[in-house]
Amino acid sequence: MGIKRLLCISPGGAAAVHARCGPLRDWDLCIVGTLADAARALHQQRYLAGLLLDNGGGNAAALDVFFRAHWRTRWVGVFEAGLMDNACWRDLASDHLCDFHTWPVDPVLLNHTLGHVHGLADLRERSARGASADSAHALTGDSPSVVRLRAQIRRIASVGAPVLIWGESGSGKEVTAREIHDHSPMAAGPFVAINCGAMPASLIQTELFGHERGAFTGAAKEKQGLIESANGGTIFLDEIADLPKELQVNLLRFLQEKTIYRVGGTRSIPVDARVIAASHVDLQDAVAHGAFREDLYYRLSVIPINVPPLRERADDLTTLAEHFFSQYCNEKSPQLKGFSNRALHAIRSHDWPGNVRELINRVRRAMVLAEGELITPEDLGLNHIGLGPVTGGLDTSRASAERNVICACLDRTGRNISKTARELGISRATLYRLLSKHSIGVRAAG
Ligand SMILES: Nc1ncnc2c1ncn2[C@@H]1O[C@H](COP(=O)(O)OP(=O)(O)OP(=O)(O)O)[C@@H](O)[C@H]1O
Repeated sequence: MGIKRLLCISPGGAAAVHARCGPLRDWDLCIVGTLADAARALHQQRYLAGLLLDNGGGNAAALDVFFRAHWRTRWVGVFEAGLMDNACWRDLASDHLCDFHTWPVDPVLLNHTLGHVHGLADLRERSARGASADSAHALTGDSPSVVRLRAQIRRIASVGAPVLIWGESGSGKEVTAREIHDHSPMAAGPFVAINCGAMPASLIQTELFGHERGAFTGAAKEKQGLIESANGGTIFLDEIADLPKELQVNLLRFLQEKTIYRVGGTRSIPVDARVIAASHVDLQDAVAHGAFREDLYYRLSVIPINVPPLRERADDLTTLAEHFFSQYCNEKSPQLKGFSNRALHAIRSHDWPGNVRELINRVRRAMVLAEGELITPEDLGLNHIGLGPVTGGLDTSRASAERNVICACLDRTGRNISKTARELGISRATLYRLLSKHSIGVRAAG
């Protein structure tokens, strides 16, 4: 295992770390005494995990600001036991920490927690970045169904048989096909994706199979078709149910004989390409209704794969949202740091009928629209979510609406008290009273 770097914020310096936490031998430690030094260290070096040792003199508001700015690092805290009786510190811990211990700390348990947090952070980061240069196309996620899907992909990648991928629109069928290609012996060859539904019927035959010179008026030159251009690689036929029936027979011939005929041609051209087809409609239904050839269906579905809809991968939502946040970070304003807890809650509560594509669109839109430091449910267009059924009468609903409006405004203003009070049209004193009433933690000065 490589070096595990740990940033340790200890107001008592290195001596306090060694005296109170025991040996942290597994770690390449950087010990700093103040949040300003910690920020400098994080500016120079990426730390997956951080440890905050609070000796009772910490400022929750300053820590809140610091953690918001450095949310990519996963934090563990050690506090005085009584601190969690205070709502501000409870909010701070639940908003920003992966785990916390109380003094006196058990060094074995602390090492165990740090190892766990670092390991998970490493996994998340690798998964979020796709762990490779082609992360933009990688199948991100670690929910049980995606782990299963990935294992299935690895198993079938080495077999040359046709694959039929079924899944709702935007769920990741093309990403799955690419992963199969990338792990197959044909990985060095081309991956040619064709959307059968997007091509005009009049063009689809020449696009797929090419044509010889003089095949029809205007065919001044011979043209290689897309299937031919996939020679040595993989051909991905998306929305296969939309392939006109008269062309289904040509595709069947290609699958059986591994050769094609260009339009207007008489010579058979050998093409060595793996075929992966995908559909969001049930092809067996299409067969039953006579819209799809049964023999072609059986040829294509030698290995069937199912890509689960996003709503069945709840565990992936946060990972995917953060993955797309990183992927499109050049489109955001510099002050935007990530997602508010309310936004993550809204993401987890939405049904995602448009699947991953909808998530990408909402995250990108939010990154452009967000005015504060954190993305809000409003930025995502998911502000209707989380209100839930009215359960506690008018007073409870009013209080909950009041809390939601204040939280949204705090997110927008980067938790700045003066700005928030101004936007809400109330005095700072009233805002402080409401913050305390709703147990909302923020920095004290603004
Ligand atoms: N697990 C995933 N990790 C990262 N990105 C993903 C994942 N699943 C889907 N995407 C992204 O979501 C978008 C839609 O995915 P994809 O095109 O593979 O869906 P599809 O099921 O083929 O959609 P359609 O049925 O509309 O053709 C793409 O931008 C893709 O990169």
